[in-house]
Amino acid sequence: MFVLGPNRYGKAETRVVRVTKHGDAHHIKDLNVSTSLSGDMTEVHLSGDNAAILATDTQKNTVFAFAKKHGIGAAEDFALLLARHFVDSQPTIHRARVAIDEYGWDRRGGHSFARNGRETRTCVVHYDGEQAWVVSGLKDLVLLNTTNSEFWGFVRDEYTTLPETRDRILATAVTATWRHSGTSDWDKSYEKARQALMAAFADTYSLSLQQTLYAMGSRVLTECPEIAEVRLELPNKHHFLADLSPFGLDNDGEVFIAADRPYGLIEGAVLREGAPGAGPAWD
Ligand SMILES: O=c1[nH]c(=O)c2[nH]c(=O)[nH]c2[nH]1
Repeated sequence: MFVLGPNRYGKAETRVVRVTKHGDAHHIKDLNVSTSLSGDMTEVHLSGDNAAILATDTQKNTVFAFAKKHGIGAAEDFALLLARHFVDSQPTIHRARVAIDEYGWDRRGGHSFARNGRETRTCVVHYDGEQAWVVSGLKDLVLLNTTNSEFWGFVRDEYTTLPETRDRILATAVTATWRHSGTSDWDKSYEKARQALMAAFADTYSLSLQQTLYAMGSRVLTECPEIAEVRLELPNKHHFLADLSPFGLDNDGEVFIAADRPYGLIEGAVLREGAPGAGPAWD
């Protein structure tokens, strides 16, 4: 005998671009929306009875229809709107997860835009018919310090070759997610958290990327009382000193090889003491 385990289904990566036109002044929102629903899906899997299914095609259509009907403000608000709609309108759907990546555009004129080179803003919303959980974040925020980074005092066993260093480049591409303890001004909260991450990276005299990670997470919690927990994934984008001695040249920390892979991957969470439980926020 077998039993059906946890399952969910939805439409991944619906790319929706919403243009709002106020005369000649146009505004643009560019999202990648993934919806995922779960509920009474036992018969669907066991007997092929599809009566409980809100088709993934319908989920995709809803994204476009809501973009027209309601407009798009903060990604978190659009995600909450969709999640509540799917659960509240369908008796067979009990839980919704809506994840959104947002790409930024810089204005070049009234109706002209250039895709900006900034990080991607992210959010994931869960709704179970009663409560909503909101996780916001960013990915591909590339940061680099040319000094104020050391790495020494680590274990040396028979396989260790890494020399200790008192001065190195520290570089990473930040993936950060943060869990809100309630509703918020999502745009304001995002800018504060983003600034906190960058400021802590720049200000921390680093003895390891792990220490920098904790400083970054702590700074977000200090600056943003509405945030309960921060999770960080920090690839250590190694920069190795190039050996220029074959050319009779010295290299006192001026020319580096930017290595691609492998890379160190430092991951960790920083939580506010006594923060409310995460529920399904991270699922
Ligand atoms: O900041 C670092 N943390 C590590 O754990 C580590 N390991 C390594 O090889 N280099 C580094 N750098």
